This record gives sequence, C-alpha cells and structure tokens, in this order.
Amino acid sequence: MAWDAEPAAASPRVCCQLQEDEAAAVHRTARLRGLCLGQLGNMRPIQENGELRIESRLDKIIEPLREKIRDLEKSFIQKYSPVKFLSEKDCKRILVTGGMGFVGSYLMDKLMMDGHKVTVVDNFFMGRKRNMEHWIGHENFELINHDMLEQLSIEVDQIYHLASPASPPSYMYNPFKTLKTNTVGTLNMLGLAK
Ligand SMILES: O=c1ccn([C@@H]2O[C@H](COP(=O)(O)OP(=O)(O)O[C@H]3OC[C@@H](O)[C@H](O)[C@H]3O)[C@@H](O)[C@H]2O)c(=O)[nH]1
Repeated sequence: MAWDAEPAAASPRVCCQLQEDEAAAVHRTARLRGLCLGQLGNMRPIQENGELRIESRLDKIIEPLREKIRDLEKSFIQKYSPVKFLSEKDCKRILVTGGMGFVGSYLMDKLMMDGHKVTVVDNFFMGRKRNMEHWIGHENFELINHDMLEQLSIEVDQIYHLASPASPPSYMYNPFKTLKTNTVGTLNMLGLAK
C-alpha cells in the first residue's frame, strides 16, 4: 500500500470483534471496580478503628510535649528582667566592649534595665556566656563576636571600652596580644567615638 493511501474501511467482522473486545473490557473494569469497592467496604471499619486507635495513642504522647512547649514559651517570654521604657530622645544606643566579662556584664545589666539599647562586643576570650544569656533575644540587646584589633563599624551614642584580658593569668597568656588589645583596640574605639 502506498504511504498516502486511504485506510481501508473496517470489515463487518473486524467491527464485530472490536465491539466484543470493548464489551469484555468494560465488563472486566466493572468487575474490578466491584471487587475494589467490596474490599474497601470490608476494610473501612478496620481502618477506621485502626486510625482511631493510633490517633488516641499519638494524642497521649503529644499532649505532654505540647504542655512542655507551652511552659517553655511562657518561661521564654517571662525570663527578662523588667526594663524601663524610655522615650526615643532618652533611649541611647550604647556599646559595651568586653561586656561578657565581670565588670562589663554588670554594666550591661544596669544599662539594659535602664531601658537603653545595648550592643555587647566581645571576642569570647574570657567572657562567660552565662553573664549575658538572660538578655539573648531581647529586642534591646545585641551581641557581636568581634576582636578589638579589627576595625568596627557601628553607630552608637556612647561607648564603654572594657575589653581587655584583665585578670593576671589571661593578661600573661599572650602578652603581645594583651598589649595590642590595650593599645590598638583602644585606638579603634577612639576612632569610633570621633
Ligand atoms: O582582646 C580581647 C580581650 C578580652 N575581651 C573580653 O573582655 C572581657 C574582659 O572581662 P574580664 O572578666 O576578663 O575582665 P574584667 O575587667 O571585667 O574583670 C576583671 O577585673 C576585675 C576583677 O575583679 C575580675 O576578677 C576580673 O575578671 C571578657 O569578656 C573578654 O572575653 C575581648 O573582648 N577582647
């Protein structure tokens, strides 16, 4: 047959065969559907019971966890010491270097409770996390891990420069670094204060 020849009309025998095949397919599909529906019908009560049992068991496990999360959220909200509200004019942005240390952490607490916005800069050399962790997440508080020997670019109204390895063991740990922190670090802070 030429490639562009019209397809021959289907003979009555072929048509009949096609109709039989179609009828058989429809019948098979209907049987399958019936079977599936029947099985689903049989399974539903078992499945529903199963789901109910699982759900009630999950609830028993999840409920205490939900309770714990609620408690944690409450303690998280309540954990800050009360801070004064200051008007925009009175509220200062204050930088405390070495604010994780002994002196700096007391100063930071006072400034925070007075209602100022406090940025602590510390290289975590000697400072203790527990000195400031009670302010983490507070909207007026910011902690920056920074070495005083590097330039710092920040806009503040006041600076308290307390970053220095002050206690004798840390002072002597690396004397050159100590000298540089006390000189170059202080110069950097003076540059920021200009
Ligand atoms: O280069 C540095 C060196 C130090 N620091 C930080 O500066 C802070 C210094 O705090 P320290 O507690 O060591 O020193 P402080 O001056 O606050 O208190 C110190 O002097 C008074 C004594 O009574 C205290 O016992 C002693 O710790 C630390 O948080 C340290 O990590 C820097 O950020 N950069």
